[in-house]
Amino acid sequence: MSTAVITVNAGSNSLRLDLVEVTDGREPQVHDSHHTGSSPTGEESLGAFDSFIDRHGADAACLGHRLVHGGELIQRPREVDENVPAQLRAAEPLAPQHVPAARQLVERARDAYPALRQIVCPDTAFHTTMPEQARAEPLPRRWRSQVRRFGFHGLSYAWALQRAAKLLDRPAERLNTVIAHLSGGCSVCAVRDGRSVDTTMGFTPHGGITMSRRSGDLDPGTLFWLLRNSGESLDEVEQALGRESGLLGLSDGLSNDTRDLVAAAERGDAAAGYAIDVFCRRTASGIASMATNLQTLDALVLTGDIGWNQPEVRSGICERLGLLGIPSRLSGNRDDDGFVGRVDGRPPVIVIEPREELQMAIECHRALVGR
Ligand SMILES: Nc1ncnc2c1ncn2[C@@H]1O[C@H](COP(=O)(O)OP(=O)(O)O)[C@@H](O)[C@H]1O
Ligand SMILES: CC(=O)OP(=O)(O)O
Ligand SMILES: [Mg+2]
Repeated sequence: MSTAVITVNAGSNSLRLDLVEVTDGREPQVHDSHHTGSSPTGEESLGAFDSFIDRHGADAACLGHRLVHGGELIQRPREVDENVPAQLRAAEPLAPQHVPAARQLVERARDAYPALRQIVCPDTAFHTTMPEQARAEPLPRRWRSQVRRFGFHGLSYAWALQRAAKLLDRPAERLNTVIAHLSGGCSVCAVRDGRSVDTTMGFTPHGGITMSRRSGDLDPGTLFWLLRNSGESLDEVEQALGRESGLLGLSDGLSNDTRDLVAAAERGDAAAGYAIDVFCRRTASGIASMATNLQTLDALVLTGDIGWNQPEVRSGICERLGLLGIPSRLSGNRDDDGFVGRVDGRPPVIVIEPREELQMAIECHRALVGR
């Protein structure tokens, strides 16, 4: 049984479109891809979206959308019906850089191609296995039912987990691992017996470890201080923490991309070196904190664009994790998923290429065939 899926990944800075074929018992195959380097609802991306569907819509069983935040209402892959747009609207305030774009694309496809089925695949679904204590924020009861930890990057984690299980030759259900997804957005997840039990990014995509443009966790007093004393409005503060912080802010505006920062640091640029250092330190701290959820660590798994293709950052992270037994001498980039650090008797370090589109297509296939 085989299903062709057009996958749509509306990121904060780009739109990725892929045509993926999923066949039972085989690796999913990508037949066509298009990646825009601009806003997913800008003119370029919308044009690319329409022409991709024009080209492939007739062959595809459905459109599969990555949904960064499903809120309380969408917690597993779900076929778009007349209720879904309103449910997406309800989730928008929880991820305003991501969900509005996904909703606009869902509505655009519904209006232009009413016969094409659509499925939204929430990133938050992977974390519905987190225990109540990991979901809780230490707040008064009146807020706790709404302000709780959801977790993100679930499509990436689900893919990386299956790949790591194959490489370790163990069933995923028996794996105890920490996975770091390091890309535009960054987070770390603790996986016990193949299930998410904790993660660093909780209520919204602003939280957790330092990201390419987002600050990640701050002392909450920082927000009050900024709002009272910075002279900037709430919207300006939100914009600065969401788009001008992280690697970009730490490098004084030089770049949000570790490839530029590593090159600049090698040329002696102090701000670039400093940004990379803070990033590695915060990521290592997130990994160590997630490891407290586990009794044993079968592997440290690194994924996302940075985890996959930035060896200097991988080394900067792993050299801080000696206490967990993580090897500090790592090999460079690989062409395929596999080991970059392996010392007998210690948890190996594995890199996995991020393939959210393949995971999305697999989830759509399962939803359509009723599994
Ligand atoms: N080493 C790297 N390789 C690729 N992208 C990187 C790297 N370091 C930082 N980035 C940033 O990550 C972003 C890609 O992450 P992604 O989450 O896919 O983007 P989006 O926010 O559009 O979803 C790019 O905008 C890029 O600037
Ligand atoms: C949730 C999140 O951070 O997503 P992205 O990495 O696509 O920005
Ligand atoms: Mg992304």
